[in-house]
Amino acid sequence: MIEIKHLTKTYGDAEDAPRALDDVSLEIADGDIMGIIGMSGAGKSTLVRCINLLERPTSGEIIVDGQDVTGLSGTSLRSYRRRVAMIFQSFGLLSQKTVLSNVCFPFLAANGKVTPENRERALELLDMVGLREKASSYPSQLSGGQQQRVAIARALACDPEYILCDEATSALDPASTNTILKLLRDINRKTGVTVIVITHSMGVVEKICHNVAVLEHGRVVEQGSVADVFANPRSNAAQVLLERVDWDA
Ligand SMILES: Nc1ncnc2c1ncn2[C@@H]1O[C@H](COP(=O)(O)OP(=O)(O)OP(=O)(O)O)[C@@H](O)[C@H]1O
Repeated sequence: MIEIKHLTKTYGDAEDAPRALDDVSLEIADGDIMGIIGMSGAGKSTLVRCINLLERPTSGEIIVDGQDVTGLSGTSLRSYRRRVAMIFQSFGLLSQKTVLSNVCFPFLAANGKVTPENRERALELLDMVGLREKASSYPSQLSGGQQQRVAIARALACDPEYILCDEATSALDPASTNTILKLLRDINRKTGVTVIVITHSMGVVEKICHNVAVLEHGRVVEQGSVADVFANPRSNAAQVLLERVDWDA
């Protein structure tokens, strides 16, 4: 379980620097698919970068399975990062490496080598995302949706407990978006991995998330089950994102 307590992040040291995150508190239960939604600049990417410690919070705590991870460094930081895989909008594949080498990359990064068992596991993961036959292809030979499926296979290589998806489907057409969302939902059901979906699309939240938190100007303005928030959006941000505002008013 991830408990985020009173998290604040300001960029820079100026006393009047705006807060990208302002007293954010959230709980993400094991096995959940949690959506974090907000408009541009709301603080979604900052939150994700704080969760995987690419950014250090200015104050507050991120407690993972009872342990405050905000001060981790060295080997404990590296092993924490292996528990938390990332999927990005831009896929982040290595263009000079084959699909199989990309999926094997986390093994190489962790152990300095890729064993035959690692290669077998990578092929199983490519099977899971329906791309085993593309193992010898290069990323440029794949569609965007296929590249994102490879990125998902790579993310799973370390058997993560959490997958953070930062606008993972924003660059994809509707059909590829659905394929990726279904894949993430199936992986969540099969493996129990917790999925955190950062998006500005209520459609994405509606399709796969169980719970959702709405961010606005760095603050959580609403959170709850997707069914409740969709049925009765209370915050202005949720109403705008759900297009329930009257533009002529
Ligand atoms: N490295 C940085 N240095 C200074 N300010 C930053 C930095 N990164 C983000 N910010 C600011 O923090 C605020 C939140 O940005 P963030 O990227 O987290 O929002 P977001 O919700 O992910 O937006 P988008 O959907 O457009 O990606 C914004 O005001 C942004 O300008």
